[in-house]
Amino acid sequence: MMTTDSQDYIPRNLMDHMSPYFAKHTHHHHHAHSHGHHSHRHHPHSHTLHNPDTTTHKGNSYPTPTPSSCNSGLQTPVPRRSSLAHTTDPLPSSTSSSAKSYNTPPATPPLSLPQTQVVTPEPVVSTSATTQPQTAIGLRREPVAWCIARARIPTPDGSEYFLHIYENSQDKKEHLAFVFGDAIRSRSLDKVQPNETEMDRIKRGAYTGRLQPIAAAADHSLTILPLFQEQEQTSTTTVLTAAETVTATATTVLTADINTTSTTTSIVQQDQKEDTVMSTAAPSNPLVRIHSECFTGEIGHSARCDCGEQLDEAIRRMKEEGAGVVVYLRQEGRGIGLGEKIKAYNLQDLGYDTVMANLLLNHGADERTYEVAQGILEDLGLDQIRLLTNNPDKIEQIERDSQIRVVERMPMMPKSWEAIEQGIEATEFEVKEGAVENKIVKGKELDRYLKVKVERMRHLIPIPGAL
Ligand SMILES: Nc1nc2c(ncn2[C@@H]2O[C@H](COP(=O)(O)OP(=O)(O)OP(=O)(O)O)[C@@H](O)[C@H]2O)c(=O)[nH]1
Repeated sequence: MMTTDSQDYIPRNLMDHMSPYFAKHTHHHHHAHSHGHHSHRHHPHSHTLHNPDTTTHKGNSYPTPTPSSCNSGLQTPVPRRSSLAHTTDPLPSSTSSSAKSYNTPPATPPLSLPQTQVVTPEPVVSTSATTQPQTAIGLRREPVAWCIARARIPTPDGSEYFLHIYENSQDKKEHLAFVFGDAIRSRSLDKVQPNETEMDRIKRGAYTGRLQPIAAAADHSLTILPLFQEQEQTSTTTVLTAAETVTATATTVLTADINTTSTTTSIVQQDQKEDTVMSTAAPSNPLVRIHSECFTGEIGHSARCDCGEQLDEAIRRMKEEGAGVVVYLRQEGRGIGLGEKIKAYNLQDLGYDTVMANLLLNHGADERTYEVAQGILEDLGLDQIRLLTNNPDKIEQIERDSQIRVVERMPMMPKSWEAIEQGIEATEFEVKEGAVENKIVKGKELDRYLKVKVERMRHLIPIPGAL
């Protein structure tokens, strides 16, 4: 333990307030879980503080934010802790088949089934030549993440993507996938659930092509709905044609062994240009961004970080390529949550860097995990990806215990740093679509944040010479 001799940096009255706060959190509840189910895999050093300049925060002996204390941990591994510790419920045993709420893969019961009849699909085993069975190298046997719904999202430039909503076996959050291009399909979504009607599938988004308005909807007529709720338990595998659809669906129950992509085209109208055969082969080496939620950077116009800019840029590039996936993980604040990140910002205003602020709040520097992201990528049939990231830790974690391989890392250079490198003012930098109020995020606080990520979190971008 090292105490600093320059505590006067912080006003005395502030310290009086802060010390008990830090002391109170010395035995933060997350500690209790940190050696739990998953932490041994990802965070062997959870409690080890390697940086000699950092110290614990009992009483008044916490470090003073001097430039040296912020920078001396260059290339020093920083502690991380699993965000799974946030989960209050114990994880289900992998062999458990008890149908319990969010832990049960696709729990989207068909409309007229009794509530107790929850669907528990088997793990998806791909027949695609590009994907080996998951059991081949001792991987998980149960899906970690499954898509419960998907819908088309048109964007202002006329392009569109399909937003996929995922449930998972690890937490209760709705993680997302923005899927660009028609060729990337969710296996769990496409899988036919027992006794579901075509309307059930349409509501889930388990169709190909684009939906078209139907007459009953235009009339504001509700008559269509009872038709879909009424079901007959037949076992015929009726192939619907467009003309028959509306009347036929009332008594049609899709069975689990039909080829979904060829049968559910009734109300669904394929794009004219794709009239013939719809390719379902995933593009090779698609562009992928695994992005963690950042309310302040994405919604709040914050210039403390480049998160919003990174999300916009990832989306822009996928539109450009016509294919790709943004996996959007609800791991706000590198897994510590928005409330804690906001507290960290106050500490950062005192001079602590983004790593130190987390540690002072008794969190790991980065508490995120990527098993859900792995599950989503597996569900989308993507195992060879080009990953948009500067973060080597993300690459290591996404490949760990998985068939997923990052065949290429696509760097994400902050635009304000690109401007600096080009010797131009940030205001002159060519702003591509998506930038908040047509401005790129810039400023001293951003520079400092990005430098810390390079110096203490191993991020792989060059710091401009001018900084
Ligand atoms: N605790 C904390 N979290 C922050 C801060 N600034 C941004 N974040 C969070 O950091 C995360 C950024 O995640 P990503 O966009 O996936 O980026 P990354 O891991 O830095 O790596 P890249 O792939 O290179 O962008 C989000 O969850 C943000 O909410 C901060 O100062 N403190």
